Amino acid sequence: MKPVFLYDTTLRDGTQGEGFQLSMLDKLRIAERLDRFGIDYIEGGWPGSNPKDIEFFREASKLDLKHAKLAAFGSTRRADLAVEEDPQVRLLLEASTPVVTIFGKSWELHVTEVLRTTVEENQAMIRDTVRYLKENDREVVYDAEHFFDGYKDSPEHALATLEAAAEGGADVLVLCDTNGGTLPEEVLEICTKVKERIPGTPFGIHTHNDCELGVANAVAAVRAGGIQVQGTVNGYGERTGNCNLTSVIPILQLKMGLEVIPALEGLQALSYFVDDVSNNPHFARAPFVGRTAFAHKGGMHVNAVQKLARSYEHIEPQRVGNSQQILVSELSGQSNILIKAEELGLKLEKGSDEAKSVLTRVKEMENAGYSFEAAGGSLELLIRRELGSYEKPFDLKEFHTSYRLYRDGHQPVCEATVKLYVGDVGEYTVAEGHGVVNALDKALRKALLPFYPEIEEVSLTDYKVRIIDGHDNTAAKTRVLVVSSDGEHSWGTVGVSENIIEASWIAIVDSIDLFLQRRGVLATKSADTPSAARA
Ligand SMILES: CC(=O)SCCNC(=O)CCNC(=O)[C@H](O)C(C)(C)COP(=O)(O)OP(=O)(O)OC[C@H]1O[C@@H](n2cnc3c(N)ncnc32)[C@H](O)[C@@H]1OP(=O)(O)O
Ligand SMILES: CC(=O)C(=O)O
Repeated sequence: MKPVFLYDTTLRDGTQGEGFQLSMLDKLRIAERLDRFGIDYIEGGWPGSNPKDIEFFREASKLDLKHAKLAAFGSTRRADLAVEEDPQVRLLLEASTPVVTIFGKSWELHVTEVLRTTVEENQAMIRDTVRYLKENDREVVYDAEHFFDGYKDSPEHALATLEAAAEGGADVLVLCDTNGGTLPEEVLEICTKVKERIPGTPFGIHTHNDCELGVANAVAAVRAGGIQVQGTVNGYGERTGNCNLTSVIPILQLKMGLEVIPALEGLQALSYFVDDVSNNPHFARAPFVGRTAFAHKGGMHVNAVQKLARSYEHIEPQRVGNSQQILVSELSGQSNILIKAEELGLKLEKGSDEAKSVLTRVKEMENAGYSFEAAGGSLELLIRRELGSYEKPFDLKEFHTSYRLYRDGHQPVCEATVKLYVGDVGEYTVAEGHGVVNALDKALRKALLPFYPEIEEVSLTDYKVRIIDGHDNTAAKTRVLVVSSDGEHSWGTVGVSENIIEASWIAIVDSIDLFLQRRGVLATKSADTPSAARA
C-alpha cells in the first residue's frame, strides 16, 4: 500500500480561488492529466452546487482513468432533514463516483452560529450522512472543516465530531485547516492526539495557505502519521490558496523518501498545463517547478554550480522536470559569460581579454539601464563583437517617425522613414504602421528586404517597456525588451534610451542583426550587394 495517498482538489477547492475558472471541458482535460501523472484521488466538483459540476461527473464517467478514483464533494445533510430527503446528498449519489467526500462542522462556533443547530444534531448530521453513503457502497472521505480551530476551542467537541464520522464508517478523517492559521507544531501535536483517540480510522490533511504554511502543515500531518494529503496544483484555491501539490509532492518523495508518484519528472509539465488551461500566468518563483527555481545569477554561485551543481541546488532539477539556468547581469563573474558563450557555441577563454571585456561591458551597460537577463540576443551580439565574429549588416543614416491626428475624422497615421546603406547601396523607405514603433519596424524591413530576404521569417512576438528611474539628476530612461522568433527559435534583445522610439529602434535592430549573424548571410551579401541591379 502507498504510504501516503495524493488527493487533488484543484477542480473543486482550486476553483474557489479568484481568477481560477474552468469550463467543463477544462476540468475533463485536467482530470485526465492528473490521472496520467499518478494522482490517487481527483475531486471533480460539487454536484449540489451547479449544473456544470453535474455534467462534469456525467462526462467524467466516460473517461478511461487508469489510476485515479473520482470523488464528488458535498456537505452533510442539512439540520432537521432526513438524509434520504436531502437533495444535495441525492446529487452526490447521482454523480456515481466511487468516492464521495463530505465536509462537516468541527468547531462549535460554526455549529451554533452558522448552522444554528445543536451540537447533538450536528453529530447526527455527520454520522447519518457518512453511514448513508457507506450503505450506498461509496468510499467516504470525511473532511472535518475547521478541525484545528475547533480543537483549540474545545478538544472534546472537535474529537466527538470525528468519532461521529468514524461511527458512520468513514474511510478516512481529513483534518482541515480551513482558515489556514495553524502552525506546524500545532498540527503535529493535534494530529498525534487524533491518532491516539481514534486509532481505528486513518487520518488525512487538508490545509490552506493563509500563513504560507499550507505545505509545512501538510508535511507535519504526514510526520504524525497522516495517510492522505489534499491539495491543488500550483496552490490555487480560496483566498491565498491551498496546500500546493507541486511543492508537497516532491517534498514527500525526495525529502521524506515516500514513494507517492511514479514519474515525478512530469511535475513541471503538469504545473504549466494547469496554468495554461486556466489561462493563468506561470509563477516563475514557484519552488521546484518555477522557471527560476534553479536559475543562478550571482557570479560566485555560477562559478560553484559549474564545478558542482549541488553546491547551490537542493535537488537535481531534472527530477521534477526542471532545468538549471544561468543568468547574465551586473552580478556576473566571468563564469556566467563563459557558460552563456558555450551555450551559444562561441569560444571564450577564462581570463582572456575578450572575456574580461564582455564582462566589463555588461556591467557598464546594466549600469546604464540595460538588462541582459531576458535579452540573450543582445548578449550574443556583444560577445560576437568582442570575438571579432561580427559583421555589420548595414549603416543607418537616419530615421524619422511621425504621428498625425486629423480633425476631420480621418484615421490617425503613424509613419516612419528609414535611410540606410548596405555596403555602398543606399535605401530610403517609408512605411505606415499601427503605431510608430510598428511603422519603424516595417520601414526597416522594407529597406533591408532586397538585400536580406531571409528577414521575412522574423516576427516580433513580444514588446515590453519599462521606465527606469533617473538618478544623479539624469532623466528617466526607457528600457524596451523585444522578443523575436523565426518560427523555430526565439530570442530577446534590449534597447535603452531617454526616448522610447530610440530604445525600441535599438532593440529591433539588435533582433534583425542577430538573426543575420546567425544565418551567416552577411559575408556573401557584402560581396554580392544588388547595387548594379538597383542603381
Ligand atoms: C470549507 C469549504 O471549502 S466548504 C465548500 C464551500 N464551497 C462552496 O460554498 C461552493 C459551492 N456552494 C454553492 O454552490 C452554494 O453555497 C450551495 C448550492 C451549496 C448552497 O446554496 P444555498 O442553499 O443558497 O445556501 P447558502 O450558500 O446561502 O448557505 C449555505 C447553507 O448551507 C448550510 N451549511 C453550511 N455547512 C453545512 C454543512 N456542513 N452541512 C449542512 N449544511 C451546511 C448553512 O447553514 C447555510 O444554510 P442556512 O442559511 O439555512 O443556515
Ligand atoms: C473542506 C475544505 O475545503 C476546508 O475545510 O477547507
